[in-house]
Formats: sequence, structure tokens, C-alpha cells
Amino acid sequence: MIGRLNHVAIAVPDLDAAIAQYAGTLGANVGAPQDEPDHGVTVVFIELPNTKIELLHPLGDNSPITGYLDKNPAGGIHHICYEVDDIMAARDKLLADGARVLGTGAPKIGAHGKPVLFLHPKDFNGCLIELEQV
Ligand SMILES: CC[C@H](C(=O)O)C(=O)SCCNC(=O)CCNC(=O)[C@H](O)C(C)(C)COP(=O)(O)OP(=O)(O)OC[C@H]1O[C@@H](n2cnc3c(N)ncnc32)[C@H](O)[C@@H]1OP(=O)(O)O
Ligand SMILES: [Co+2]
Repeated sequence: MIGRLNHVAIAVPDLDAAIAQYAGTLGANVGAPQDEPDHGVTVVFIELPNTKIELLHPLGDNSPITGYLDKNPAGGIHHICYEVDDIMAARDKLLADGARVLGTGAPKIGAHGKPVLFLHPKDFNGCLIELEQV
């Protein structure tokens, strides 16, 4: 069911500093900040030869990243995103296997304009998983 690793997301307390670090110190190809109000985040994608890094910073009053940064003030790896061919079939299999699909269970449109879902970290070895239909 899961395919390629689409991205690894890092929650950052200072987005400008993280951008400068990846573009300067790490010499990476860093995209422009993208506000995603429906998800309560500002994202910046960093293109790597074999996957992407997604920098995440809180946007708005009800961001899921705010809670994460309260617990992890220096930031940290927030989630990993796997690609799937059919997100509804994936959701149905996950629910059938007893996994929790976060939110309403209906996919939202993610930063790439594709449907995404999130799976509870406690069901997957402490790792928040995002699925993106490609
Ligand atoms: C534009 C979209 C973009 C894209 O790629 O397209 C994105 O990726 S948007 C990313 C931001 N959106 C989300 O993260 C949505 C899914 N997340 C959630 O629903 C919540 O953040 C949730 C349920 C994972 C955690 O909610 P909350 O922080 O309010 O709950 P708790 O603090 O009570 O946490 C419960 C339990 O889980 C642990 N936890 C929380 N976040 C993470 C995490 N990122 N990775 C691993 N574990 C996490 C937390 O420590 C608690 O554990 P406990 O042992 O009970 O302390
Ligand atoms: Co993501």
C-alpha cells in the first residue's frame, strides 16, 4: 500500500533561521514559504535528490504545530509522508485494521494540492504518518 517517501516534516520555532540554515549552511534547494491556513501551518519545501524536507511553522491560533513546539521548543521531526495510489482504499484498510485516522476521516487537500490523511502517532511506533495520494 504505501509507496515512496514523499517528505519528512520538521517543525521549526524560527522559520527564517531554518530557511537560512538549509539554503546557506546546508546548501540545499529551498522553496518559498507557503501559507496553508486550512492546516494551520506555513510550509517550506526543500528539494532533495531522493525526497523532500518540509519545514513547518505555526500559522494562526489553532495550529497543531504550536502544541508540538510547546513540548519540543527546539523543534523536531514532526511527521513522515508516504505516497499512496488510492487514499480512500488506504483509509478503509487502516480503519479495518484498527488504526485511527485523524480529523474527520475525510482527506484534506495538502500542500501539493493532493488529498492527504494523518494517522495517529500512537498507532505507528510514536510516529505521526501522513498519506498523500499521488
Ligand atoms: C499543508 C499540509 C502539510 C502537507 O504536507 O501537505 C502538512 O503536513 S500539515 C501538518 C500539520 N497537521 C497535522 O499534524 C495534522 C495531524 N496532527 C494532529 O491531528 C495532532 O497534531 C495530533 C493528534 C498528532 C497530536 O495532537 P495534540 O498535540 O493536540 O495531542 P497531544 O499533545 O495530546 O498528543 C497526543 C500524543 O501524541 C504525541 N504526539 C503529538 N504530536 C506528535 C508528533 N508529531 N509525532 C509523534 N508524537 C506526537 C504527544 O506527545 C502525545 O503523546 P503522550 O505520550 O501522550 O505525551
Ligand atoms: Co506534510
